[in-house]
Amino acid sequence: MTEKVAVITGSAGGLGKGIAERLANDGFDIVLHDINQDLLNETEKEFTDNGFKVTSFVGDVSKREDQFALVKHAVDTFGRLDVFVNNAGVEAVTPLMDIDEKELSKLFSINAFGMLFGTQAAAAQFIKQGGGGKIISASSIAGHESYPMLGTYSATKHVVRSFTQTASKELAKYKINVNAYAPGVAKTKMWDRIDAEMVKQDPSLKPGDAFAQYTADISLGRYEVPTDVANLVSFLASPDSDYITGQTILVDGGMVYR
Ligand SMILES: NC(=O)c1ccc[n+]([C@@H]2O[C@H](COP(=O)([O-])OP(=O)(O)OC[C@H]3O[C@@H](n4cnc5c(N)ncnc54)[C@H](O)[C@@H]3O)[C@@H](O)[C@H]2O)c1
Ligand SMILES: CC(=O)[C@H](C)O
Repeated sequence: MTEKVAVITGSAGGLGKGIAERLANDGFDIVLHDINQDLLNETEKEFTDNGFKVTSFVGDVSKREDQFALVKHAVDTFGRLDVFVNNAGVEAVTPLMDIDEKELSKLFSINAFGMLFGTQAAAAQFIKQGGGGKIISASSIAGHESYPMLGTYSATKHVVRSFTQTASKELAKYKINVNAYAPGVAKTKMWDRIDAEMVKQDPSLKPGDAFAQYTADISLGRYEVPTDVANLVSFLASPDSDYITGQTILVDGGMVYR
């Protein structure tokens, strides 16, 4: 097989790192990317020590020029691009009545604009190469159903689902598949922060309670781990998903039923 190249944004830690590990094991050359340079350096070293073909790039997904520079770095390093994963995202925990311009601007810039800019940068390269490609983005259960205290975050994850549909329709003629993954509740730094913030906002909660409440009714009886998400992304990055486009696929152990 000719070597294939995958870019994963926000892959210094959390779900992005799990996705990058899985795609590396699937045989992809990997472009790690994050805004956190120190963590990115550590993760790149780990990948190199594991014998993976890897490079890394520091950038901010909310900056359009950074996303195009990221794709250029991938192509300059490995010669081509096959898969682009819009994984980076941030959260906010705020009662609806307290949501302000600063929060809206930050979350929409990173989660929504960032996903669009990554999609544009990847699609431009795929069109230039002429052989199609796969764009895969992080939505959430919150992109199918909105949650209290997570209003801005949920709105941005609905945007991911919307742009996924539009992009899939516009880019199909170039053989570009555009899909999204919608995880449930995974124990990453993001949920550590959500739990801490929910505890701050509700004095009746103690640390761990919000996470416990959110995970209590998962049908499959456990919280999510990065490999659960990576298994789906691996499939969406593979030829087995060539006839799937425009979908935002739930991978939540049975939380939201659509
Ligand atoms: N953890 C969950 O339960 C869960 C559930 C559903 C969806 N998601 C989504 O999955 C994705 C990954 O979540 P996670 O839990 O691994 O989060 P995380 O906070 O653990 O990791 C996110 C990574 O993205 C990086 N990042 C943040 N802002 C960035 C920016 N502007 N540019 C580049 N990199 C940036 C961070 O430095 C970090 O390394 C996010 O889009 C999140 O919304 C997570
Ligand atoms: C963080 C996230 O997307 C869900 C709500 O767990």
